[in-house]
Amino acid sequence: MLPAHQVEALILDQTPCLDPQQDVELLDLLSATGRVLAQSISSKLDFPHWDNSAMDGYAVRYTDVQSCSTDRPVTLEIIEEIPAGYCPQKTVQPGQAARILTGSMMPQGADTIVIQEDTQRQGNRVTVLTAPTPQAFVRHRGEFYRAGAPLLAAGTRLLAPDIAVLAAAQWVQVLVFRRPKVAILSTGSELISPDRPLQPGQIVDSNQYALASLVMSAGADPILLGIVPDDPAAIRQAIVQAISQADMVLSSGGVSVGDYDYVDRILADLGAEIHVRAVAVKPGKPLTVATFSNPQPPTLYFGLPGNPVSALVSVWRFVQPALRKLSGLSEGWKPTFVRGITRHDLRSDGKRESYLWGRVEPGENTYEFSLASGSPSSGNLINLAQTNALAVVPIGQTHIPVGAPVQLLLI
Ligand SMILES: Nc1nc2c(c(=O)[nH]1)N[C@H]1C(S)=C(S)[C@@H](COP(=O)(O)OP(=O)(O)OC[C@H]3O[C@@H](n4cnc5c(N)ncnc54)[C@H](O)[C@@H]3O)O[C@H]1N2
Ligand code: MOO
Ligand SMILES: [Mg+2]
Repeated sequence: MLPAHQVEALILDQTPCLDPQQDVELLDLLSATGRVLAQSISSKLDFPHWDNSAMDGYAVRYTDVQSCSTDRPVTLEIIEEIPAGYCPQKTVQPGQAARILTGSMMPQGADTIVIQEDTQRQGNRVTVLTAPTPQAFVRHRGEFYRAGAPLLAAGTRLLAPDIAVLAAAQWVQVLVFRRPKVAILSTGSELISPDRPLQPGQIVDSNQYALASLVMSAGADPILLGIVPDDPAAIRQAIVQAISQADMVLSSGGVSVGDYDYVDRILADLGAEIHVRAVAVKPGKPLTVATFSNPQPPTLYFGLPGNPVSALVSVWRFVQPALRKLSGLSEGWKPTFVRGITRHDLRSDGKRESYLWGRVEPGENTYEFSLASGSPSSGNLINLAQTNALAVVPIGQTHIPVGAPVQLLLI
């Protein structure tokens, strides 16, 4: 049994990245939301594109108003009104000002904005009552970004702010990585799909749904290969089909030591290199990680434990980082651990790193973790609902008392 951190490193080491030349597609900007950029982006535009006003007020020459005050106000002639979208036609001369609105272009001659709260207006004249600082409230051309500089790097996931940046830079289509394809199969002769009547001894195949849902939330495309009975020939056929279609394969069940746990043997028969068979974590001890090096790049195979909670914990801890790397992200692959405190006693046998599921909420000073109520069994999917974090009890530790610090895996 390997420790979790070693398995995490080994998996990331074995995970290929989608090819930035071949595994790409050109998408309209909105369709690119959530996708990973496959090209680096820059703009021919400066940001701001021209000097403009950050406030509603008057564009003035600083030297005209630098020593004014309520006792010594300065009155200027308003020569033009500059609303947004209008290109100023006149130059502000000494003794003059232009009425200007937020975001509008600065007129020639002016270098400073006086906000309207510091003025009094009478017809086409404005009296300035408070001296501004030099260049106050002027947003200068190129202050935010200079044309030609890098704007967004390849390997970035495009979220709303990035889409806004691309739109502003007039990129209406962008090259993104295609979604990774992840084949999912459930092994187990006891399994039926949720729409079938349940007979004694049968179990609903919830893993297929859980895994597909996680794969989709990670921005990948699940390929649902359904239920495969505990029959070596059927499992072999399903695995062959899976590796021919997908970048990554997730199977659940059949990876422990039982008489019908065939997955490892079949992987070995098919020529896969098996890197991991078990991890010192609870739940999720039986975990098979293998690679098929033909075709190239290698297809990563995860044989997840069948127990529903174990399968999900394995995905959160080990599969999601690999999916992030595979998808073309240039960084941020690793799971997110934060420190918090626990609102409940956390217990473990100390033999494996334990992941206890529950909910984390922001407290006054730190994250606060509460255990899910109900039986904490790896076969109990029911109290996993609404889980958003796993509390970690390290190997060798059997108890983390209420109020004590704890490491939390955010999921
Ligand atoms: N003698 C030992 N027995 C077991 C060990 C061990 O070390 N020695 N490890 C246990 C641990 S830990 C786990 S976890 C499980 C993992 O078993 P498998 O991966 O072989 O999974 P199965 O035996 O096929 O099924 C286990 C359990 O999960 C249910 N299951 C399976 N697939 C699904 C699915 N798609 N949806 C919902 N539920 C599923 C299945 O019905 C079983 O109840 O092994 C322990 N045993
Ligand atoms: O490791 Mo198993 O996943 O404890 O139930
Ligand atoms: Mg088994």
